[in-house]
Amino acid sequence: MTTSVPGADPTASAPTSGPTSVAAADEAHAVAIRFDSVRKEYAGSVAVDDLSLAVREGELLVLVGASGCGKSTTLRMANRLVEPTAGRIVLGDEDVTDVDPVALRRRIGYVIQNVGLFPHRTVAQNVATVPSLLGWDRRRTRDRVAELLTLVGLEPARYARRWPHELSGGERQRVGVARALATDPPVLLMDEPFGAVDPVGRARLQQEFSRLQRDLGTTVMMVTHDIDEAVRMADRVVVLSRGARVEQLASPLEVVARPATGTVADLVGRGRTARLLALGRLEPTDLDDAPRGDDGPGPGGAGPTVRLGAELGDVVTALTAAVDAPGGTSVGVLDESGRRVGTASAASVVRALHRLTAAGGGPA
Ligand SMILES: Nc1ncnc2c1ncn2[C@@H]1O[C@H](COP(=O)(O)OP(=O)(O)OP(=O)(O)O)[C@@H](O)[C@H]1O
Repeated sequence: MTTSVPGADPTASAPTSGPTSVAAADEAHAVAIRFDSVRKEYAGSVAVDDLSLAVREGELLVLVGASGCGKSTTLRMANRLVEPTAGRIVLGDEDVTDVDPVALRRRIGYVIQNVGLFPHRTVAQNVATVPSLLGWDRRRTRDRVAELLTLVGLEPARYARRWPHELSGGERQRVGVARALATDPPVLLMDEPFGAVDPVGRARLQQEFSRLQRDLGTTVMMVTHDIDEAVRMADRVVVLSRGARVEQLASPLEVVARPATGTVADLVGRGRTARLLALGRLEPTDLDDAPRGDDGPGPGGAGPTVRLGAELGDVVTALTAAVDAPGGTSVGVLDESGRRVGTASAASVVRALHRLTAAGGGPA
């Protein structure tokens, strides 16, 4: 049984529903990890109540929620750093409780805040941790280490022989990611991976990591308490409340545009419009008018232009630039082939925001 909640995803049990048959609900996507009615109690207190969740193969799924809501516990149950009190966690087609925990952790990468690099091992030795445990020969290990350091943006010749204390926080975090990817694990768990990095370095790491993840096709389950980080990086966001209760599981745009519950609305709350401008895109129905010759903004006309599908934030920037140009309350809009298809004004942006936030409207 699944109760219909605006913006809810069928791969999670909705807040008002009972346990959902997750396997049946996510037929369209291959599932990498599945939590089936999972519960974790600590000495009588419930950290995770009854979690059902399917992480799709190749996606970057971000768990976000208030402190203490059970995010880390959920993550740590996937690699058996924490054992569930009840329920099942299935990796591929194996129940994780049937897999030896040490073997399991070699199959699942794990990155935490402050990384936990071994201080008395060089960068190269840190990255080579699991390959060494697996008995890879020296040449294979050395080649892989060089490949991984390059992948995370650390030139091997400069970094391989350094010690962890000779690195910046961001560089250490990159080594942590390289170490976790060493054996190309199908699944990577990340707990506040960029939490200790300064805001500028953090934004760059987020961007680079998202690109890396897409290129490698690794399934990633990541925990953060930062909603901006969540919506910037995720393919899908899971908003959790106390007891790891799923408030909403949906695309970043969906979560920001149409919060399913009050808890999600509170989390998205301040700065929601800015987030919508970053995530929403200009569509034909937002435009002011149909094509009207070469007299208006656009090629052959005065003033800046934007493309259909542009980020709404970029439309606002173009409108701001147009203010002082002749007839400057709108900008020309071009399609993919550069043909002008109409104009956009501030009213277009407002229309787009209405479209995105209207119940049931807009792209998911
Ligand atoms: N080892 C433990 N023993 C007892 N209680 C624990 C233990 N680990 C976590 N808890 C409790 O379980 C609940 C969930 O903790 P968890 O660390 O999973 O939350 P979180 O959402 O990751 O929080 P944060 O964002 O602050 O890291 C909290 O109430 C916490 O106090």
